[in-house]
Amino acid sequence: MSFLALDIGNTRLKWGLYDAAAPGATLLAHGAVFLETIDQLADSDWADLPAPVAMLGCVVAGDAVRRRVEEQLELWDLTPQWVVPQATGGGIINRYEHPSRLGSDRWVAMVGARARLQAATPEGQPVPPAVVVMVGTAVTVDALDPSGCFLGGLILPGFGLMLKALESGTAGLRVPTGEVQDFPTNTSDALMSGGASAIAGAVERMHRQLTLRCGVAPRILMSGGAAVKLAQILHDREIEVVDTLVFEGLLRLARERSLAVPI
Ligand SMILES: Nc1ncnc2c1ncn2[C@@H]1O[C@H](COP(=O)(O)OP(=O)(O)O)[C@@H](O)[C@H]1O
Ligand SMILES: CC(C)(COP(=O)(O)O)[C@@H](O)C(=O)NCCC(=O)O
Ligand SMILES: [K+]
Repeated sequence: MSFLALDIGNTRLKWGLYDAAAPGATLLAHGAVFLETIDQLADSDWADLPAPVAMLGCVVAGDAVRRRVEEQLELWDLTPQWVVPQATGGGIINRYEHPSRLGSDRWVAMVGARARLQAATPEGQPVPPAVVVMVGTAVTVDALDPSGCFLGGLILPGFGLMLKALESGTAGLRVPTGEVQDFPTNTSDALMSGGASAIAGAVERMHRQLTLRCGVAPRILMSGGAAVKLAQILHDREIEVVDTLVFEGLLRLARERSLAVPI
């Protein structure tokens, strides 16, 4: 009797099968597939899974992709449910001008971050502010204050998109993938380090802004396929890389919706 959490980004679909639809549930199985192969999920990765009785997902890859995934979900007897960001919910107050236009993955990651920080804060102590960073196809850098209010956030291109833009707009930047270096001495390393510095700069700047706003230094929680590339250059600040941040948000929201799963 299990619960399926789905996070569909613009590059990959991430799935996690849990033994219950509530925070603290045990991850039984998980995987990630590129969007090109989602039509095979029911015949491949999902074919031999114990059948989930409920699912909740976030999708930012468009309606066509969502429908293709719903076809794969017909493998099981469940109703697909998808998160739409609200003005309040999941322990978050959403200050976006149009709350539902916030990317559902950003919203869910913040719900997960807030749940994690609340769980780690002793009774009666203030929950710390947080910068929530998602490093996927795009990069998002979102600010949560100590009351759980999402103040706003940044969107910038991810590594792949930055490199693609530079490659397509120049004659001399078509080079193999490089490494992040402090003082790059070849084109490949210069490109990779430039991208990493752009993202790290956005994180550091948001960290500074939020410290000024709240008067206390925020925690930095980071997730997404390319988070590891960044963690290495942000080492002087305390970064927590949490691979399951979106799944944790989905578990919290699933409990709120009472997607009851017998254990
Ligand atoms: N197997 C891989 N090989 C190379 N890069 C990867 C791989 N998996 C993830 N990445 C990096 O992570 C990004 C995708 O991360 P992900 O969090 O799945 O993004 P999204 O949520 O936008 O689909 C890619 O753009 C790439 O930079
Ligand atoms: C910013 C995003 C493109 C990130 O997508 P991802 O990198 O996870 O594929 C996505 O969250 C999105 O489409 N957001 C909607 C616009 C907004 O959040 O303002
Ligand atoms: K994502």
